[in-house]
Amino acid sequence: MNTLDDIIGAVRKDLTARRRLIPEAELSDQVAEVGPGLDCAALLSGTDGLKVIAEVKRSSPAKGNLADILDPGGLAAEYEAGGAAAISVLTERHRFGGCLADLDAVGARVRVPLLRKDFIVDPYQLWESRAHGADLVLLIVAALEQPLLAELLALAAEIGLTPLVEVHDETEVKRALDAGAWVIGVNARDLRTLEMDRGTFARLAPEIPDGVVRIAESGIRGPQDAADYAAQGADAILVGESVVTGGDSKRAVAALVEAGRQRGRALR
Ligand SMILES: O=P(O)(O)OC[C@@H](O)[C@@H](O)c1c[nH]c2ccccc12
Repeated sequence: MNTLDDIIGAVRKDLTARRRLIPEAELSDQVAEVGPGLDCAALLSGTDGLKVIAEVKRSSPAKGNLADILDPGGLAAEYEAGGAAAISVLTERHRFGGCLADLDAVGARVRVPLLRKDFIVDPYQLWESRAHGADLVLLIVAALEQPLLAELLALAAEIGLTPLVEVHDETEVKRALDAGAWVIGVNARDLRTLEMDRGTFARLAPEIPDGVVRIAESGIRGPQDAADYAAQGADAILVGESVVTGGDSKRAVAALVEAGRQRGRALR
């Protein structure tokens, strides 16, 4: 069994337990009360400079423990002060050390859009995401059969969530587009093998039509990588490890934003 299957098995178990505590109907009532989230595609477009999505990430299967993060809301506020266009919150528990309470804590502190980063395999998780204040949700193509991908994408849009559809190869790009994706994340890390290939974005970007928001994900070490992705046509980058481990998270985010801005200027 590969890492992705392994993670999803655990996610499904947790999901069964949560569904028993809070039925889906209750969540959909809450969603009706909170209303739709922010419309994120325009906010993440890179036409006025590369956007940075900074992630609250405690650990990962690839790297183990990264940071303790006792105050996720405080960390997110630093990201926002550094110029992050959105905050990603990993809510998966077993491998990433996150939880939905982190999403609540972050939502209480920032105004920028929130991405719920998890392994979404069931409509229940979409209702839950919006009820906890998410504006965006991650849909991982490798984790979903095509009909379910299309169903989740449509439901997300219906309840006011922007789906960020994650791909890792050409076939997955095609599947994302067929399902109707308008925001696509290219993950440099293969979630099955955990191997990193920083050439993935440059290879897949030409397959993603103009008008679709292109996000480069994973393995961004600092300003040079940000500038490179901006030059390759990324609208936004999604960064975890290098902004949680450096000590000064606000500064780390600001340096990425600045690098993306300069590269954008050089191209014009
Ligand atoms: O910590 P990094 O290498 O900067 O990566 C962040 C983010 O891209 C990564 O956390 C990620 C991308 N896709 C995912 C899917 C599930 C869990 C995590 C991820």
